[in-house]
Amino acid sequence: MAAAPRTVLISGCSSGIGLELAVQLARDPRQRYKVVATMRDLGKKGPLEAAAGEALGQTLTVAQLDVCSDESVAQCLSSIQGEVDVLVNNAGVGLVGPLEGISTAAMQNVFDTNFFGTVRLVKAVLPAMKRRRQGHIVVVSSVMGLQGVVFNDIYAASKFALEGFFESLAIQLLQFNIFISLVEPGPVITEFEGKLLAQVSAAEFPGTDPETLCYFRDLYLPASRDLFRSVGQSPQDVVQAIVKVINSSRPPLRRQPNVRYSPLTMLKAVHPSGRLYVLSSHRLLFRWPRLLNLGLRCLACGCLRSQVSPDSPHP
Ligand SMILES: NC(=O)C1=CN([C@@H]2O[C@H](COP(=O)(O)OP(=O)(O)OC[C@H]3O[C@@H](n4cnc5c(N)ncnc54)[C@H](OP(=O)(O)O)[C@@H]3O)[C@@H](O)[C@H]2O)C=CC1
Ligand SMILES: CC1=C(/C=C/C(C)=C/C=C/C(C)=C/C=O)C(C)(C)CCC1
Repeated sequence: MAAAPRTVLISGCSSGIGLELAVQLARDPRQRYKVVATMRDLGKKGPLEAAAGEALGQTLTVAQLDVCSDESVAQCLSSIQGEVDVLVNNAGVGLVGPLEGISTAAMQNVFDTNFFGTVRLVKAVLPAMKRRRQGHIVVVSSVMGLQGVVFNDIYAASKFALEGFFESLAIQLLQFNIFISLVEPGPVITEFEGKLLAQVSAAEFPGTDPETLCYFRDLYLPASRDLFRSVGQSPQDVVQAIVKVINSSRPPLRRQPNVRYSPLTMLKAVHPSGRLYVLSSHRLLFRWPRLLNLGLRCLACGCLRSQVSPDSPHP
């Protein structure tokens, strides 16, 4: 007899990875999932519903959920029939630019969404998962949860915070048969990059000195654009990795879906002092832009691909 479908709650399904994941799970030919696809603004549900097609109302329901609001989280969870088996914390926002020109309110918004939004949702589902001694919490983290990237100080800090939080929680939760999986994508071609560029073009970064502004606009932004073009993944690629994690009998604590990006994360992994990664990032961006360009082309063609697979199982 086929197992009962698992209820999967996903945050941030109005676009990108969340939308793609909700649709793929809901359209599973074996109907293994009941998807609760959530978003903070239901006015944006059109693309999700169109992509879901016949799954809408069958294996997929759409619900309002703002991860920054206790009331919204409580209301959403109370509207769900049955229990959440798998929680996917996907909702997130980016922030890029010179630190001196970014307001504290903008920084707090990133932490409220990426970190406290996730913590809020986890706190709300945890009691039922513990009672049932069953559950899986998946988190869309980032390569920036593993290593800092110039001019992404606050965003990277929010993802590092998630990594520390969930690595700590994973130990306790094993005792309750609840698994944690941090999925760490590199650049993904979604609305994420466009939203960042829109933020940047509207921002003046007051209080930032001209030299720093020039590094940001003339060195970082073109390098970042080239990186998205050379090793950017489709949301479908990331979703494939998430689905694999969800279906694993021993879910991994960490999974990096982008092997073409892994030479960059290896720079930190092979030299725990951090010196190799910081120095080479600095040299590539500030001193050897031509080498950076060549390196990105090599990453794109796969000739620098690391043979090390970060896809190892839980302890
Ligand atoms: N794209 C990339 O290069 C990478 C992205 N990531 C991570 O992937 C995740 C998904 O991003 P991606 O699909 O790329 O980008 P999108 O911008 O397409 O999707 C982000 C989603 O998060 C939602 N969201 C933002 N704030 C809230 C909130 N307060 N409550 C509920 N939902 C919210 C957005 O909703 P709304 O439409 O209302 O704003 C949107 O649905 C994020 O956590 C991001 O950090 C990780 C690595 C790389
Ligand atoms: C590492 C690195 C760079 C940029 C990396 C970027 C821009 C990564 C973006 C990752 C994203 C978008 C993650 C989202 O969560 C530079 C500046 C090219 C210099 C060389 C080293």
